[in-house]
Amino acid sequence: MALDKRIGFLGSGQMAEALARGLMAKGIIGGDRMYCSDPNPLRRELFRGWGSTPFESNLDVVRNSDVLFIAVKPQHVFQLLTEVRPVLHERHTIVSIAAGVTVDKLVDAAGPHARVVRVMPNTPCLVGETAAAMCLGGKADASDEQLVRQLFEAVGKIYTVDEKLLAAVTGLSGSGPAYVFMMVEALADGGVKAGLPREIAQALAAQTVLGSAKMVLETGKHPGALKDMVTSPGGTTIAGVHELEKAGVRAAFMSAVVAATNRANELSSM
Ligand SMILES: NC(=O)C1=CN([C@@H]2O[C@H](COP(=O)(O)OP(=O)(O)OC[C@H]3O[C@@H](n4cnc5c(N)ncnc54)[C@H](OP(=O)(O)O)[C@@H]3O)[C@@H](O)[C@H]2O)C=CC1
Ligand SMILES: O=C(O)[C@@H]1CCC=N1
Repeated sequence: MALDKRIGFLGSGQMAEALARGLMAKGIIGGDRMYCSDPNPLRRELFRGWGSTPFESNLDVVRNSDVLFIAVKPQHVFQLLTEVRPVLHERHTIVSIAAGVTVDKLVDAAGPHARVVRVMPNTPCLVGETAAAMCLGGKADASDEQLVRQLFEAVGKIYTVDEKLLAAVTGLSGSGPAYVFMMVEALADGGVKAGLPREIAQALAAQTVLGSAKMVLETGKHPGALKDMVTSPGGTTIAGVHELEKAGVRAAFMSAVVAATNRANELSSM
């Protein structure tokens, strides 16, 4: 169902594009109800191409919007919110997706009356399959939570968590698409090494990740049990699994999530 709100993107980079495209594809918002700003004219023109109105000034985006996505790099958030603070209004729901920027810092910059929701999404919102988590701050209430839930459920799944868990969410699902893309690329390379044409190898690798993820979600079974279903005694799979175990793949994935979580915590303390 289309949303009865105007959406503004402050910062129109990769994540703003993924969100905007995802929301438009689901019919939640038309380009004509979207506004954006970005110092890069190419980014503004991209948004204009969808019928939305780009502004050079962040203030104009705020004046024209009800929901404000703060989609600049973490180090630019404080300055941006301080700049737009004079034109913030109680109608605004401020949705910051910046990694590591705490609710306290957002409220400090936007003012004590600001309705702030901190969200950690990921790029698959582009295809309606984001994995996101949020927490509320400032004067945000259940209606803001409901609004943000409506937006993100249109493009995937969102959970409300304690703010202290958002760093781990960032390390797992915020950054996670990069790990999975690396895995798809590596699986495809393996297929090519084993003789498959690149196009078929990549399609098989991606479909295998998609199907396996769906099995985890739809059966509710433990991933270990699903792995065992694939692994015939003395068969092919256990030969491959043994190589992954020798290479320390599980530990590598765990370390990746923990390293990214630590980096998110570092960003919070900067
Ligand atoms: N990419 C991802 O997968 C995810 C990103 N995030 C978060 O989303 C935010 C954006 O990330 P991402 O889209 O990857 O980054 P990008 O660098 O692609 O986008 C940020 C955009 O904001 C522009 N910008 C810089 N300063 C301002 C300003 N004062 N006013 C308006 N626009 C400005 C930048 O322009 P310029 O480049 O010229 O500086 C750039 O185009 C980050 O805070 C990140 O932590 C969260 C989850 C996932
Ligand atoms: O790499 C980053 O910092 C951002 C946050 C999560 C995904 N991308």
